[in-house]
Amino acid sequence: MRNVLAVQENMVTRIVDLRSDTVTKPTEAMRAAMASAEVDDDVLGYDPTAFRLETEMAKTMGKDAALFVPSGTMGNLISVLVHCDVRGSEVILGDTCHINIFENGGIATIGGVHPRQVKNNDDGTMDIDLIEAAIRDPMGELFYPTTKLICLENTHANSGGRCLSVEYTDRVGELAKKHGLKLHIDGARIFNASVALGVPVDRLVQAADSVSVCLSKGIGAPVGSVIVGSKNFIAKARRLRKTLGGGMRQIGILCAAALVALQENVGKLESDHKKARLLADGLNEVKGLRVDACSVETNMVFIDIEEGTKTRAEKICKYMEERGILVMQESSSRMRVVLHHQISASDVQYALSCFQQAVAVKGVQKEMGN
Ligand SMILES: Cc1ncc(COP(=O)(O)O)c(C=O)c1O
Ligand SMILES: C[C@@H](O)[C@H](N)C(=O)O
Repeated sequence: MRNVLAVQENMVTRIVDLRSDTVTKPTEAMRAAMASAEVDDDVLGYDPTAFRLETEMAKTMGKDAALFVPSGTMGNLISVLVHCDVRGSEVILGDTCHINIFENGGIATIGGVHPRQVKNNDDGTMDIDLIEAAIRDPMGELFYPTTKLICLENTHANSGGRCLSVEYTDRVGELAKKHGLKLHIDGARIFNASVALGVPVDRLVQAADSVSVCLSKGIGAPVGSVIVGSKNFIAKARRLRKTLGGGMRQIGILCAAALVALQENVGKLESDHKKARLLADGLNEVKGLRVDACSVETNMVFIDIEEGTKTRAEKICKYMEERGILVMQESSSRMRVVLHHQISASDVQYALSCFQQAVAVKGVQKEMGN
């Protein structure tokens, strides 16, 4: 994992951090709001600023209640564990979704919940018929875990930030209801999906029983997520948050920044998407690199090194890092960049020129047809 300190050691003054949209720094307005936030003990009662954020988020997402949690990982864990409240429950989820890949298997190790993986398509969806086929037959209860929950992820990070349509989400919701199941959406970047699709966020998640929304991603808050759902769901979630050590005291300091972020940054997401498309189009002009431009729907760009190009992702990432540009390496032949509100159009042009140089370095070009 590249870090800013390593870049600074190279005496690079300009840092363009494209590793993730989690890297944004709080703005001056966020810092001012943090410094002056009205706070109280959120475990013994309600922190007033946390209450304001939770009230605003419940309304925005079209749900009855909301709860601030320290991270998206905890938001997903709590949501799954509230729905799957009996050990040996099973959740149907995508094989490349974040809950399945990047959350340490917490639903199983902590909650005793069995993950039932269904193949994610390139667009982040799971075939509806495969979801239905994965639902356990209650008649087989002697052998099978009990299916309780279906999880979707919108946007889908490992598909490159692809958006799940409202029509698809509604169909999965209908399927869940038909089988007496609940639907959770990992909505770490749900605002990106809403903006890209032009669908109001409350409509996009209407079919879901719960949603985990990251404030710390494209929205640009320094910390935190919010889970939304019914009053009964959130009451159970609040208790589980405490069990997991997520009940924090004067969290208004963090929630104040999130309130500013919601005001300042939702409107900037379309610009993040435009910068991603600009970068993707520019990268496709670089001999040796390839981007599936159709898959760039929001703020993420996966960059593949073309067959025959004599370099590897770690070499390109190192070359970029030496010039102050931080890129996430996904594999020996794949890199990821994520745009956010603290990346400017000139940063995009600078990154493009450095990618061009990285691959144009002598001997790196394809052996044939240089
Ligand atoms: C799709 C998705 N869900 C959940 C998370 C987890 O969020 P956090 O890093 O705040 O735990 C992430 C990562 O940032 C993510 O990309
Ligand atoms: C790396 C992953 O956990 C994080 N959610 C990101 O997209 O940056």
